[in-house]
Amino acid sequence: MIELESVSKSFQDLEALKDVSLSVRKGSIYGLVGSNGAGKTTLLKLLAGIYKQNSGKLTIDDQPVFENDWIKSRTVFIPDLLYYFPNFTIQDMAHFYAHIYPRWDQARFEKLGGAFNIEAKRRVKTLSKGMQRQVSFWLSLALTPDVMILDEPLDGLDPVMRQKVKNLIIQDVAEREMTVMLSSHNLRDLEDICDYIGILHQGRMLIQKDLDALKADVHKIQIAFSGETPPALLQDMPALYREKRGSVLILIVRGAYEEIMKRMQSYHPAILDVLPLTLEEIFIYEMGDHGYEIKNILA
Ligand SMILES: Nc1ncnc2c1ncn2[C@@H]1O[C@H](COP(=O)(O)OP(=O)(O)OP(=O)(O)O)[C@@H](O)[C@H]1O
Repeated sequence: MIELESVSKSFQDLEALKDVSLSVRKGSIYGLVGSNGAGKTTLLKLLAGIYKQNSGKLTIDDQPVFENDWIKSRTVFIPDLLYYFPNFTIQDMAHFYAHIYPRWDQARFEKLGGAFNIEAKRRVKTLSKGMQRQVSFWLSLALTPDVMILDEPLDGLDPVMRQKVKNLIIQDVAEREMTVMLSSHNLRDLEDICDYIGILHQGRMLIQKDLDALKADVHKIQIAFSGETPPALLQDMPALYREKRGSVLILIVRGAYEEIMKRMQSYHPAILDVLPLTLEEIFIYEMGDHGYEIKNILA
């Protein structure tokens, strides 16, 4: 379990993180989204024990993170800029990690080789950017971490490999209850793997949501009547967003599906459709509700 309570971090007079609180349940995936300079890397480096917060509390499994060897032995951080030793082959890196990490699993490393399809005797620095990122996952997953902290993890991977890496992460989350915190600029990348999403903006957490609850809770409704739209409907159904396209009224509303359908049908519409919302749409409406334009924040 990852917990942050009112965490702030400054660099000289620049406040990179301001009063951020969040918690990530064991065995779940938290996606951190935000524009350049929002504070994502700073937050991830705090979690990796690279930086120390100026104030607030930051724990993994109830233990303070900074300079904690026990947490370090169970945590993997893949930064956005990868570092490998000059001239080291993948095999050399594997030997290096096997000596440092008590949880290195050689059999797992060899098995994972099949998923990545890169020869272990190749020198890492001679591999392409995307291949080097694949190697970072190959080595990291062989460490059988309890916690994975990933900064822009899918950057540089081709679409097939993106999916493969997502699947490998999900498998470890499901089978071993690994906890993952990752960052991205792209909500769509996170949509199919995250349990929670948090949006950071200028060092502050603007909004965080449990995705299952969110998806179950927000609906897009298309409704049309043979005559006028009953005025009572609009009062009855407070909408996050409302638009009229010809005779069709589009409403984004919060609430349980059955309840919404029941209330809508009581007005006897000629057409009634409930459409699925993408994560991006949900956040556009949610953030609009908070007075923010998402395109200004995730641009
Ligand atoms: N070591 C540092 N020294 C001084 N300022 C820093 C340092 N690291 C980060 N910052 C500043 O803190 C702020 C947040 O940076 P951070 O790297 O956390 O953002 P980010 O959300 O990861 O951005 P990006 O999407 O561009 O990677 C920025 O203004 C950045 O310049």
